[in-house]
Amino acid sequence: MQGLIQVAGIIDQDEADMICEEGAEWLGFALRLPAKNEDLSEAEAAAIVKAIQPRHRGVLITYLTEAEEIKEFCAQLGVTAVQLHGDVAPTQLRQLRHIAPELTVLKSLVVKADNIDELVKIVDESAEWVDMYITDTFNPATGAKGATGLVHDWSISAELVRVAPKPLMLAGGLNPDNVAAAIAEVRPAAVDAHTGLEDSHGRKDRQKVRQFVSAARQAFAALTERD
Ligand SMILES: O=C(O)c1ccccc1N[C@@H]1O[C@H](COP(=O)(O)O)[C@@H](O)[C@H]1O
Repeated sequence: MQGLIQVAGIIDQDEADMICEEGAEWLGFALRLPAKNEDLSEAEAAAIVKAIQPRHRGVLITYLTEAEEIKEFCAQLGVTAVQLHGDVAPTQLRQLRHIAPELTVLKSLVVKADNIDELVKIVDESAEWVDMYITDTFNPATGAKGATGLVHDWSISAELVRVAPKPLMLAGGLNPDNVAAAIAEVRPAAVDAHTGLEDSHGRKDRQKVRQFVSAARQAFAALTERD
């Protein structure tokens, strides 16, 4: 999973095709969210996932917290990876691994100003049943935990990369202009962006996706050269 690029918040087939053409590997579909209008229907997401070619992968981004429901929804959509943004209990993560061992599970770590100890505890309690972590930014003004367009203190994500026994995807306010610096500082296995790749109409902009993928690829390559 080293050097992986995800683009989240897929809206329709054209956008999915464009993102694959520009070289991002994983496409994130945000569904069953508590307080956000969804970008597309579940049936539309399933149809796009079905058309994704094997080099790429559809990922469900959701706030669901119950293992059975997560498994069923992933099967309905046809995805083999899920990004869990809710407060999922370790018992549910264990149960999910038990009932859906084929599913790649990403657990979000929502970074606030002063919660590194809490995040390390979540890692300690969940690592056995998680394949990858994703750090994202909390917005104290709205309470939002994802797609905030805000960066967080990258030194916190860098510390989580050091302590977590599983790979980490960095997200939160990434865009073509800051992704290289973010990769150099945090040394994540993967990066993910949503709002930083949008145009003024809320659709992903091809040039921004292209520049983001290019900058991220170069920064990941530089990490390998330095090692
Ligand atoms: O993508 C969404 O719509 C979404 C909704 C709810 C929770 C998480 C969501 N996406 C994740 O948020 C990160 C960061 O977004 P941004 O780049 O700061 O806009 C995004 O990468 C998704 O993984």
